[in-house]
Amino acid sequence: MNNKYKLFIFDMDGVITETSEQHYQAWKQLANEIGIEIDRKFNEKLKGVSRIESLERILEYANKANDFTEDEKLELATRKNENYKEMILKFTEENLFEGVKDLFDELKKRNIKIAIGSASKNAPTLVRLLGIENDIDYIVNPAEVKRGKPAPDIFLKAAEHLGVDISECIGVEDAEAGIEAIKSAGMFAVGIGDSKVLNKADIVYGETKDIKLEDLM
Ligand SMILES: O=P(O)(O)OC[C@H]1O[C@@H](O)[C@H](O)[C@@H](O)[C@@H]1O
Ligand SMILES: [Mg+2]
Repeated sequence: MNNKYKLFIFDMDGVITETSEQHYQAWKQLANEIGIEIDRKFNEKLKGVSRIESLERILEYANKANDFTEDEKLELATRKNENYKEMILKFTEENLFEGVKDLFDELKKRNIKIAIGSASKNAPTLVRLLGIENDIDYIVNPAEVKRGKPAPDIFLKAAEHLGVDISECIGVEDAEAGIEAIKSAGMFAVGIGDSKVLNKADIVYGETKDIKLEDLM
């Protein structure tokens, strides 16, 4: 079979596993510690966004952007991450979304490469805990790219590293910022979630397990 696509770049949080609750709880606790209240609606604005940018958004939301030095902000972001790590260290293969392993197997059968294009610096740890290390050809290190999502850098880095042409790449994302990143990279964008929210995606499925390769090839 002649495949149109040679590389799938998957976002991690919300696409292959559910960590948004843990991110939310960790931010909520940190925010509480500095007298800020956040809710789930606001949390939507943090999805796909880097750790330090998430903190900036929380501080801006509470009109406290100028209350902390850069060093203090780093300390707050680190504190949130320690909290978050404690929660995800309990993750096992059971936390992998339904259908992901089958999808990976199908992609491998078709000789299509698999990359993780996550904004998370915890991606290598999660990939190991989820037991999919051997399925992944490359994990983008977000610290090695200039700009986070919605800039295209993370997706472009995966294509460049694996030597695949942009026109042969598919990105899979659950966040608005992520879909924007895939589209600005010039790639085909698969959205996971609500089609009204992810209206810039080329195709949207409710859940990762709903992806049908026949639709895409
Ligand atoms: O703090 P981490 O694990 O490096 O993650 C950075 C970002 O990674 C994204 O995948 C999450 O959707 C964001 O919520 C998170 O802030
Ligand atoms: Mg995500």
